[in-house]
Order: sequence, then structure tokens, then C-alpha cells
Amino acid sequence: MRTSAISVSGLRKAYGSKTVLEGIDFDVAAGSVFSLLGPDGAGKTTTIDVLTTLLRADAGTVRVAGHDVATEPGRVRAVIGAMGRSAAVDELLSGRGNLRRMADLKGVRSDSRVVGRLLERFDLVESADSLAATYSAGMRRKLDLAMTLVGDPQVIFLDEPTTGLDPRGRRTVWGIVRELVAEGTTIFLTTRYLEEADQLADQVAVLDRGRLAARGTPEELKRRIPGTHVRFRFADLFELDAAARVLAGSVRQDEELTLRVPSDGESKSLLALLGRLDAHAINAREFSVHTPDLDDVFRADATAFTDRRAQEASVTLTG
Ligand SMILES: Nc1ncnc2c1ncn2[C@@H]1O[C@H](COP(=O)(O)OP(=O)(O)OP(=O)(O)O)[C@@H](O)[C@H]1O
Repeated sequence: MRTSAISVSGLRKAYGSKTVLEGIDFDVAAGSVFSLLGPDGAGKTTTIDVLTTLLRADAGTVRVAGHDVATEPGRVRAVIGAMGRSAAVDELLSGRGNLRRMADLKGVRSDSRVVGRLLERFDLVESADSLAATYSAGMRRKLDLAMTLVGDPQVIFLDEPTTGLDPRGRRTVWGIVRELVAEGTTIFLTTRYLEEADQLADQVAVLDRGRLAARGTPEELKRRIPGTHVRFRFADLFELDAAARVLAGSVRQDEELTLRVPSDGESKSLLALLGRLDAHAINAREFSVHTPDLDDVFRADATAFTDRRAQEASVTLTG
């Protein structure tokens, strides 16, 4: 069994009377990618801030690379790299200057080969001596990530590392994350792109109202969601009603004028469905075959969240 690079137990954090983390537990195996997902304001950044020693938890135990963040913050800081949402890049220094400054800050000998290798790895050689102020958003993000890697940290925290990057920049970051993991580094990642978690993460956890609502491999989470289905969209409620009567086992979403019908998605099954609609002179505006992805997991959790809110509201109203 692999050792834990991050181990979190009973983590609680409140800002004044607002509780953000209500006691969360998880483990991240060394040399793996763990992705924390959650709607805006769910507490992802708060979690990262506690794990990286920037913020003190109210309760619980957090160990990173075997060190307790509350009692050994210095040891934790010595073995981690963290890239937050606001860039650590100094605009008045060049790319090379920023990397050198980071090496000094981390007490790593500012070996020009180390800096040179990072500039190469991130495709920043040509602009290495230009001021970071002249860099594009993507270049700045790459420089920020390069700075995170100075000193070869064992555990790397990336808070939305590809938000705002174009597809090429995103692929570069993904490639680097994969290389780091292959070298044995552990990555803790928050992202708003579910495809990113699907592509990179060994384990995913969904944070919802202070608790971990779902946890598992991307595959396991996707299996929790109803399987492949065909989605039909109709011109109006009249057609939707008629189709819902004809297609057994379908689930309607009135607002979107859509109907989901479980199906294996094979052409024979599609022809049978279309044939049944046609036999009743029902026309679908469009249809698509849909296999579950992490987006569905996320939406299902968000729906559960909204449902609970609605239940609570009705309890309050009637209570
Ligand atoms: N210093 C603070 N004081 C008071 N409330 C805070 C503070 N920092 C965060 N919060 C609140 O705590 C909640 C969780 O914030 P956090 O930034 O951890 O969420 P997040 O999941 O990272 O969301 P987002 O992606 O929107 O940044 C939010 O409601 C936020 O308003």
C-alpha cells in the first residue's frame, strides 16, 4: 500500500459564525493526483490554505508529508510547493529573475541550470529576460507554476491552475502535472473544469456545504450517475407530453423541454426510439446520445443540494 502524502481528519474551519468546513476527512496517496471540486464558495481555497499552513484550522488533524501543519508548519513548508489563484509573479522582474528570487526564498541554491531547465520545461526560454509585466496571462501562469516547482517539492498544491488558459496552455499544464506524478510528486488540485479532474485525477472529492458529498475515482463517481441515455428536445410542452407518454422510463425536464431516455446508445436502439416517436407523429427538435461524465456527477450533487435547500425552506415556511 502507498503511504499517505496528505492525511486530513475532522478538519473544521469557520470564519466568525460562518462555518465553511464541517469536519472533513480524506487521504491522498503519495505520487497521486487528488482533485477537490465544489461550487463557488464551497471552501476549496480555505482547505488549500489550511493544508499549506496559511490558515489555522479550528479543529482536526492535517498531516502533509508526515508533518503536522499546526505543530510543524516550517517542515511542511519546506516540502511543499503551492500555486494560488493570485500569481506570485513579480512583474518588475524577468522570468529568470522571478525563478532566482523563488530559489532564494526557498533557500535553494540558485543554480543557473535549475532555472534554465525550468525555463525550458515551460517554454519560456525566449522571454526569460523580459519583464514579467510584458508576459501574456498564459505565460505568467506558466512562470508561476515553474516557480512552484523550484526546490523539487514532494507535494504540490494547485488552486485552479488552468483557469483562463487557452487549450494549448492547459495541455502544457496537464502534461507537466503528469510528468510530476510520474516522478513521484503528489498533486492536490482544485479545478472548475471537470474534464480536467477527469483527465488528471486518481481520486476526486466533491465539497458541498462544508462536507465531502462524494469521493472516489472519476470512474466510480460516474458510475453513481444513471448510465448512457438519449436526450430529446422538443419544440413545446405539448410534444414533450406526448413523447413522455410514448417513451417508457423517460425522465422529463420541463424547463428545458427535454426528455432523457435510458438507452445503450446503439443504432438499433436509436432507430427503435425514433420509430416509436414517428409512429405517433411526434417530432423531436434534436437528440443526442449522452454518456455520463463528471459534469453529470457535479450537476447531480448540485441538484441534491438545491433539493435540500428547497426542503429546508419548506420546513421553515411550514414549521
Ligand atoms: N477571510 C474570510 N473571512 C470571511 N469569510 C471568508 C473568508 N475567506 C473565505 N470566506 C468565505 O468562506 C466561504 C468559502 O470560501 P473559499 O474561498 O474557501 O471557497 P472556494 O470553494 O475556494 O470558492 P471560489 O471558487 O468561489 O473561490 C465563502 O463563502 C467565502 O465567502
